[in-house]
Amino acid sequence: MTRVSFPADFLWGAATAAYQIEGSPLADGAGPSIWQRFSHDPRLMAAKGDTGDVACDHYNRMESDVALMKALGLKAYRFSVAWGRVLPQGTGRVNAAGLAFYERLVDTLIAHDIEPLCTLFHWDMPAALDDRGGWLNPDSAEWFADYARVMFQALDGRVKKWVTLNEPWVVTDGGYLHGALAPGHRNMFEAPIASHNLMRAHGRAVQVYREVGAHQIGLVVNIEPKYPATDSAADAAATARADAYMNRQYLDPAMLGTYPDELREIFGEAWPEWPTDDMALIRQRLDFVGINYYTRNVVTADASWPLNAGPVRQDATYTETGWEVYPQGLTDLLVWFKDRYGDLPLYITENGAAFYDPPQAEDGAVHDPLRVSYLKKHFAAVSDAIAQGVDVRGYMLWSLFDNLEWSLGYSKRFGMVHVNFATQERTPKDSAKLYSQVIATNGAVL
Ligand SMILES: N=[N+]=NCCCCNC(=O)[C@@H]1[C@H]2[C@H](O)[C@@H](O)[C@H](O)[C@@H](CO)[C@@H]12
Repeated sequence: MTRVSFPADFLWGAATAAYQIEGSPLADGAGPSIWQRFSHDPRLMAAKGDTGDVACDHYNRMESDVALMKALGLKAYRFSVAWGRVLPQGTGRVNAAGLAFYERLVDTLIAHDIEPLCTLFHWDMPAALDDRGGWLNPDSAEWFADYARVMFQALDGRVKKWVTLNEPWVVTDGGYLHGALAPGHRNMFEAPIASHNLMRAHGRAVQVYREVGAHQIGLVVNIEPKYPATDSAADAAATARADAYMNRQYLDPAMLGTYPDELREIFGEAWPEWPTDDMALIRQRLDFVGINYYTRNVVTADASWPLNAGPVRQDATYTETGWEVYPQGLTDLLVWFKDRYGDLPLYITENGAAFYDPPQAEDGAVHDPLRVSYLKKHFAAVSDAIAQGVDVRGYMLWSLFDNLEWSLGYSKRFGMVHVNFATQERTPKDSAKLYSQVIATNGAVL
C-alpha cells in the first residue's frame, strides 16, 4: 500500500438523509412520505415500532448539530431534502415553512464554513405521489423536475453541489422488487419501470439545472463490485449478471445512454423496449458522480438465488448488516469507473459501517475500534485509487449520527456520533475523534 495522501483541497465531510435523522415528519405543514406510511405499518416494517417520528430530532436541533459538525472539523455536509416538506402534495403548492427549514440549514452550514451538498431524493417520495402511482407513473419525471426547479431557484448559489437521486438501485430493488423498503412492492414487472422512470427523472432534473443552475450536479449510486468465486465460465456469467443488475444498470444509461444487455436476459418478458428518446434524456452531462461504497460480493452460479447468482461468504470481518469488510473493493471500483466511463470527478458520497458499539464507558466515551479500523482501511483505499489516477474529490462518511437504518430501525448504528435516542444526547465516538484528526491533517495522521 502506497503512502496515504490526498489532494490539498480534498473535501472531507459526512452524510445523512432527511427521514433517517430529522424527525417531525409532519411539522409545519409537511406532507407525509411513503416512509411515514411504511414505518408505521407493522406488516411492512421489519423493526416494528421504529419510525421516523423523532429519529435524531434534527429538525429541532439543527443549529446545535451544525455546531457539532464544526467542532468535528467537517468541511462539508451531505444532507437530503424531504420532498414532502417543500411540496406537501409532491407537486403544486410550495410549503414556505418547509422550504425555510432547508434555507436555515444551508445558511447555518455556510456560516460555519461547512459546504452543503444537497440530495434532492433520498427515498422519501411524498405519499400523495405514491397514490398517483409513484415511480411507476411516467409523469413522475416531471413531478421530480418541478420539485427540483423549486429547490434550485431557492438554494442554488448557496448550494453548489447538487445530487438528483440517491441510489436508484436500492429504491427499485428494495421498494419495488423485494418489498423490503417503501413502498413495499414485490413485482418483477414493476421494478424495471420504476427504475427507468427514476432515471428519466434524474435526466429531467439535470436538464432543469442546466436552465436555471450555475454550479454542479451529479448522481449518487451504490456500487458493490462483484468478484467470481472461481474462474469457471458459469461463475463469470453469474458475476456479469450481478454486476449488470446492481452496478451497470444505472451508470451505463446515465453515462453511456444504454442499458446492459444482461438486463434483458435477467428480466425476460418483464423488460420493456425503451424509447430511444428516453435514453437520450437519461444521459445528461454530469459534473460529478457520487459513489456509495459499503461492501463487495463474491459470486457463484447458484440457481437458488435471484439472477442465478449467489453470494459466497468469505473468511473476513462482517458488519452488523452482514456486509464483508473489503477496502480493496473501493479501490477496484474507482479504477473500474475511470476505465469504463472516463475521468469524471468522483466523490465518495457514502462509506461506513454498522458495528455493535459497546455501551458508553464510565467516562462517557464510546469506543468503536471496529469502525476506526474500517475507516482507516477505506481512507487508504481511496488514496490508492487517487495514486492510480482516479479523480476523487472528496469523502462523505456515512454517517454523522446513529440514525434510522430504514426498515432495520435504530438497532444498526452507522454513526461516528453516538445518539442516545431516549435523551437525544450526542456523543462523538472514537471514530469521530479519528476523523477530526484525518481532516485536520488531510490524511497525514494515517
Ligand atoms: N449485500 N449487499 N448489499 C449492500 C448494498 C448497499 C445497499 N444500501 C445502501 O447503500 C444504503 C445507503 C443509503 O444511502 C443510506 O440511507 C443507508 O442508511 C446506508 C446504510 O444501509 C446505505
